[in-house]
Amino acid sequence: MSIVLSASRISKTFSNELEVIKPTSFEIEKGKIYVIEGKSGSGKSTFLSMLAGIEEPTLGKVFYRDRSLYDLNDNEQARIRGESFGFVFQSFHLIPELSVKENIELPLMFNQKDNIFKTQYLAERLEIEYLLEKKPHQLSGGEQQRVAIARALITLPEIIFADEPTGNLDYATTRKVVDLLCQLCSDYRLSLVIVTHEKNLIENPHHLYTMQNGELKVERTNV
Ligand SMILES: Nc1ncnc2c1ncn2[C@@H]1O[C@H](COP(=O)(O)OP(=O)(O)OP(=O)(O)O)[C@@H](O)[C@H]1O
Repeated sequence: MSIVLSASRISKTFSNELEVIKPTSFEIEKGKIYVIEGKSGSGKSTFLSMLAGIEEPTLGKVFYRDRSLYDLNDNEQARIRGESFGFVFQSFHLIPELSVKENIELPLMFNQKDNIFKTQYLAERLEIEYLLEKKPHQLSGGEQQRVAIARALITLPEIIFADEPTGNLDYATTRKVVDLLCQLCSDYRLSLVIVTHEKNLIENPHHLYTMQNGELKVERTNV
């Protein structure tokens, strides 16, 4: 079993002193898909952000390949986030002034790895090759999210973190985006962690959890 990232009893308390995430341990294995379902405000985004090197836990540690993520200096943390993690958000976060191609290739500016995807290949896999010269505002929501997925994958990261990636999409588009994302992760043995309020977003993830009031519960394991 190859563990890429592990969290050891991480918890989060904001300044209002409410413990938003109770102490939780978690492991991400290479090539596996993790879904965390939960209602709005249950703590999903906070938990994902702690795993992804964005939000430091109040207590506990996150290890990326045996390196304690938040004990590294800012440059080292940024390098891991830039090269080994990919991010997909509900609201796409594309830069309006840049073309689709430039948006997809943006993470390469901060990347020193050689082993990366070719833009053209990802664009074909995600069925957006005819959009490369367009600007984000000329695209539908589903197209924009497929661009955001290409951008998340371009550095060939080890883990994709997705926060409500289909929250703005209709049912048919959601299915298409999720299926493409899962297929790419499976083909390249990337790990995928998705948080969502949608039940059954992915039919058969390897691990399904629910988040309730900051407590993570195992719902189903299928490995
Ligand atoms: N920076 C912050 N300061 C104080 N409280 C916060 C902060 N960020 C989040 N919270 C609180 O933590 C709780 C969990 O928020 P979080 O965004 O993680 O939930 P969520 O399950 O992702 O919700 P949603 O699905 O609506 O995004 C909420 O009660 C929220 O108000």
